[in-house]
Amino acid sequence: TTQIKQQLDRLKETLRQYEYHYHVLDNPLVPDAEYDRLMNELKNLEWQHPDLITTDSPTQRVGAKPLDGFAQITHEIPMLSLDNAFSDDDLDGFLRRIEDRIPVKSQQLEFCCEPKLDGLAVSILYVDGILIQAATRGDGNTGEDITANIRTIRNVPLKLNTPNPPARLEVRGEVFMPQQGFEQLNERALAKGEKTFANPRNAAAGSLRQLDPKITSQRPLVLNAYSIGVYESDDQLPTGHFERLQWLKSLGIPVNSEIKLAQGREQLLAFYQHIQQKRSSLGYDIDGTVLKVNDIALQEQLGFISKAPRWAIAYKFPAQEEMTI
Ligand SMILES: NC(=O)n1nc(-c2ccco2)nc1N
Repeated sequence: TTQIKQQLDRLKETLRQYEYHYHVLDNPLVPDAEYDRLMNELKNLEWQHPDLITTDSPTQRVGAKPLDGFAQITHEIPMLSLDNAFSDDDLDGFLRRIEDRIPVKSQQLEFCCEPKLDGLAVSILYVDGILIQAATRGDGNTGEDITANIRTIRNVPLKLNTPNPPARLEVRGEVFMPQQGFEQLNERALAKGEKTFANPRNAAAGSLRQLDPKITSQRPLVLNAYSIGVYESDDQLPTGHFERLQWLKSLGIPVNSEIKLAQGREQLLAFYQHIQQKRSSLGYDIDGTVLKVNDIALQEQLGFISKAPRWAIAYKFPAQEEMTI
């Protein structure tokens, strides 16, 4: 059966490359029909040789049976919330607090600037490059085991795109539902007399809390990674947060394309205004920006204020009048 194993490995690797180019690089290698054809070829071959099916196969996204409940998972590193800024003065206070603690003028400081995605924070653990477990943020220390549901999200890789993966890598990010998918979901729910969701964030949360992964699998969820938790490897990580996110992307982890490096107060404000102007055309909900000191060593020197990091601030937009549906 080494012949069959080689054929299976080739099919799985090809499908993984197609998924990486489509979902992470936003640059499909083949038309959807070709992807579907190859996926069916793999499904048929695995059907003939069920003993050769591996958990990291692209066919293994949707779990068989619904769960009775969610197990609890304790985060090895707490998942903390962010301190908020609502004005330029608040931002200046954030910059001043940084300058009070490290001998660097904020004008010289590099920041990793990110849109603040309005979804659900999750943690995904890869062991030797294989997706092993996933959890919600929960209260920051313990969350719910949503591994089966996370596996159904099409842009979440089941296997990292590298020949030598880290022993352990915990990816942290936001799972959200794009606006178009949210509207279509509510239309279908209305047509079927089912309950509708008030907003995409609630829809994402409800979809991740489904006990039946087959239902989650039909929901248009998207992951965007924004930080690394546990990391164990012979190789060192890059020393900058932005560079770490680009490294995650090279491993097949989706990272938001609006993320930029900026230096000093003016460039931070320019990023905030740039994203605010783009907000209505992004196609997914955001509620501000997240501005992080880029240098990891400086982040560690700055540490956290009780729950929130001293090295990051969520600069939020003014509340939008909520659409009443
Ligand atoms: N929600 C969101 O988009 N976040 N949240 C963080 C975060 C939370 C704690 C550290 O970083 N970063 C981004 N882009």
